[in-house]
Amino acid sequence: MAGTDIPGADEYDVTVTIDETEVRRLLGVEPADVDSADELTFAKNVFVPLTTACRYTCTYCTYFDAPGEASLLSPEEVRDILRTGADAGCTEALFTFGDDPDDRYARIHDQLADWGHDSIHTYLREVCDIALDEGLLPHSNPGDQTREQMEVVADVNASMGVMLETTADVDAHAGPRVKNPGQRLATIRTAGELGVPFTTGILVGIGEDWRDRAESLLAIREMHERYGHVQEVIVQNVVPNERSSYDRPSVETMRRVVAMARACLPEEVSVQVPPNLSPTRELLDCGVDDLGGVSPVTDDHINPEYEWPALRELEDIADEAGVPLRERLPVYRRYLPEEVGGDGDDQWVSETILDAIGSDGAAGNRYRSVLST
Ligand SMILES: O=c1nc2n(C[C@H](O)[C@H](O)[C@H](O)CO)c3cc(O)ccc3cc-2c(=O)[nH]1
Ligand SMILES: C[C@H]1O[C@@H](n2cnc3c(N)ncnc32)[C@H](O)[C@@H]1O
Ligand code: MET
Ligand code: SF4
Repeated sequence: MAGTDIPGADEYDVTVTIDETEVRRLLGVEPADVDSADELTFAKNVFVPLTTACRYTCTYCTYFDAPGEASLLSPEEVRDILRTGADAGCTEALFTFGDDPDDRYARIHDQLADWGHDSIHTYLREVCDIALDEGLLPHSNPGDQTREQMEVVADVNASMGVMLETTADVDAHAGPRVKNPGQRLATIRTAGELGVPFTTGILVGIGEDWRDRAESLLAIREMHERYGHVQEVIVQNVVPNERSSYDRPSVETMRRVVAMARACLPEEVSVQVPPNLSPTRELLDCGVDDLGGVSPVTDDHINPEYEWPALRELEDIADEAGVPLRERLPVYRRYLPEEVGGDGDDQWVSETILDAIGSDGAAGNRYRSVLST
């Protein structure tokens, strides 16, 4: 079957060839069919919600605010948050915020103009520089990006991300301004073309069916086969919040989807579940090997009702699974050269990021000590 079945694929000129035999194989995968990981990794991050303005209105999301309510964190506010994170030993500055926030929100546009910017991306570049200056490696997920937008920020990020969510046409993305699977795949493809180490994933329980899950994972795999840039795939279960009442997928469902992800993706691509949202302990034997970014200092601003577990709890989780817990950077080792402690061959990250990791002083020492464990 051709990828033209994916909504928006034609419009964004994305070709994904979904192999029917592979779909069927994945639909038959059981947790017992996959191996458990031999370690569990996580990153320590500080979450910087640059703005709650967003061009979309996903029905599962409690993050976005209406025009009029949303504003932009100032460079000073951003620096304060980052400093708290650096002081707490974080290595990652997570910039995740509404998709194209300057699109419909006059106030965001005005704030950007006041600070000398004509787009959110040039502002994002400025705050990524602040993060590097404060001793943190940026990982930005600004939602969908054009090639021009991503080019503005690629060299000041250690890695970037966007959730595919799903290749299906679901009601959760219905309405006048919606996420479009073709556009999201185009964003993932752009990252590959630009050589940006990338995080993506699927959101489970938003109206997609089993076949959609298999197709979504296969589409991600195809992008990775083409470019080699997918470092991890998040298998995230939807959670209810004050705005929406989506049912959490059952533990049994999550066990099967995680196993399906593991059986679909090549070994080097990590399978991540968020420990604040998922029934993590019950997923560990289904191939999970990463717990994502966990923050000792900030909330998960996207799902603020769900607190981050403490480091102690992550250790318990790993103990229970009988595997070591290892801290990692926001960029995986295989994308970093040996000279800074990675095990990669090709040049993936920019000189700016390499210089930060290789630098003298507290931040560089901290990055290299994380890399060497
Ligand atoms: O705290 C969160 N971190 C989220 N992260 C952060 C992620 O756990 C880490 O930043 C990466 O593992 C890199 O270390 C995302 C990153 C992406 O690139 C794409 C999606 C997400 C989703 C979340 C999320 O919902 N909450
Ligand atoms: C950053 C990511 O957070 C996820 N996201 C947004 N809202 C929810 C929710 N209610 N439950 C779980 N994940 C959610 C989306 O997958 C988005 O891409
Ligand atoms: N708005 C972006 C997206 O949905 C970033 C994460 S959600 C706050 O992809
Ligand atoms: S999930 Fe992201 S894109 Fe969707 S409404 Fe929330 S902030 Fe916007």
